[in-house]
Amino acid sequence: MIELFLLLIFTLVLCRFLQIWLKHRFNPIPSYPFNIRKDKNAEDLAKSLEKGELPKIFRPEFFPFSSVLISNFYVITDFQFMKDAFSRKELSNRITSEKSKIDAGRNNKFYKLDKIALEVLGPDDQLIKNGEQRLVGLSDGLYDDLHKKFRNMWYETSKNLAGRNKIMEIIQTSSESVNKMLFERGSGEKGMNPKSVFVNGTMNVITGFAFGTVFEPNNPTFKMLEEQLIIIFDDIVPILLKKSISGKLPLWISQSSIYQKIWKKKMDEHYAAMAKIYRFVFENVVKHRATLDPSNPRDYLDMMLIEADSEPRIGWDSIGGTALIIYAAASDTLANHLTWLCSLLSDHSEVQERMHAEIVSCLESEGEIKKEKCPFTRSVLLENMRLNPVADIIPHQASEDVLVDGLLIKKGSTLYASLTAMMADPVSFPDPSKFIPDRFYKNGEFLNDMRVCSFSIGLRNCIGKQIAVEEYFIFATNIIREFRLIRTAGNMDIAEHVSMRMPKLTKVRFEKR
Ligand code: HEM
Repeated sequence: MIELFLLLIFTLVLCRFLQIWLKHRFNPIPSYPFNIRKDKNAEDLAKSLEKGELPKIFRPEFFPFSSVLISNFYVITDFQFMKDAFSRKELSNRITSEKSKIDAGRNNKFYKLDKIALEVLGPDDQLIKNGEQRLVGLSDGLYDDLHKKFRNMWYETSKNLAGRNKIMEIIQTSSESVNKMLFERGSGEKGMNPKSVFVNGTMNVITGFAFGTVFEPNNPTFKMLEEQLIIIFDDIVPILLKKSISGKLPLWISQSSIYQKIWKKKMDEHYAAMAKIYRFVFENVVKHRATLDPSNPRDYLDMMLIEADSEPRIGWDSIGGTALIIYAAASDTLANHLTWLCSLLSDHSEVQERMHAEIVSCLESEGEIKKEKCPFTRSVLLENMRLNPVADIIPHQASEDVLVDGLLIKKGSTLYASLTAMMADPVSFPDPSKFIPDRFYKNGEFLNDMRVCSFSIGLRNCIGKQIAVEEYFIFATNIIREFRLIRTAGNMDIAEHVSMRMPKLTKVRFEKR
């Protein structure tokens, strides 16, 4: 009897394996190796592109048989495919499921984020009354009416601040402080890695936009934020992985103490950093409420607080999570682009001189640095973004079955687009591994190319794109105008990292002109 029972179990397990294998074997979307480490990933993709053998969409083999185990995770490497896919609302969701929400709720409680909210905001605050919403915010959740509200509030804030010329003022002030720090810390013989200065500058811009404050570089609160963000960034991949896996496992596994213990170390670090950032955000909520004028919102936080008064789906964790993601998205990305730019230009003094001549001539004729008068400089900046991409797409999740380019993407699938592959494609960009400063400069004009898609594309693209483009131009032109960049250490090698493509070691001397 027992033998029969065991035979039955064995047959069932075998049938299940056979079923998975057949599904894998005859899946119309091929599997293909994909290294999670950014340095190796860039190298491998470049080789495959050169040989013309990289599939435009595939199931990644992160490790042997990973595409069998994680069967509905896809990597897109083709620009047109990504454009078609991400113009669909069904493919513009962040990873979200009831199970991942339950896990988020557990973490909020376990790491006492709910207590911090209550302690700082008090029981009568509307955000506390609206309660915990779990994975609802600017960069979380479905592409639905609420997400559109978050995006519209962003555009309204930009319009308001732009109307008062405030954004440019914030960026200019931060740029001046960046140049001051580069001179103080990086004009000596040894030079410096300018990344931390750029993180400081980019964080300042976003603090101005979201909270209406521009900090002095050595402000202790500002330093605390910077330190916590570094921790958040270093842990981002395991955290996203946990979110994704917990959303798929049965609750009795994902909520078990053994499963939680596996992630504990990373979670402890991450949530300790989150708790400090949330406290800063809630203290700002209290300050903002004290002087809030609903007819005249001053910044993004004001906008969200006004909306939350009539929108019960915006709770304390929606505001905390949104602030956190804005900081994370706005600081390291652009800081890395600027670091790559300084590293690249320090190997090309002739390009620096051409940019400098264009900038100075514009200043003499126009009294200020205008984008339309600096076509060569813009070409170099775009070429740096193409050659040295820093981020890929934050994974998107399918909320329905969708056909893209004849391929069925099933409900629940996860899509990740490799911007690194798209911007190294020799069909779009001949000689892709070469730095060609004139690539986007023809007959004295700057020619934009949407295939340089660092900010992604479609309904869920980078909402900070306009701010980032302005910041990138203003920070870069002010640096080139004031300094000669000389390499003192390192090269253009990529660091071992799993979420960001950043320079391994680079030191540049910022010599005052
Ligand atoms: C050069 C700098 C930047 C790069 C390369 C970059 C890139 C990206 C990418 C690739 C995404 C994912 C889009 C997708 O999933 O389809 C994204 C999302 C996002 N970015 Fe940026 N970004 C930059 C700067 C900024 C800045 C300065 C801000 C804020 C001022 C910002 C705010 C955001 C936010 C809030 C999201 C999430 C949007 C959503 O889920 O709807 N980013 N960014």
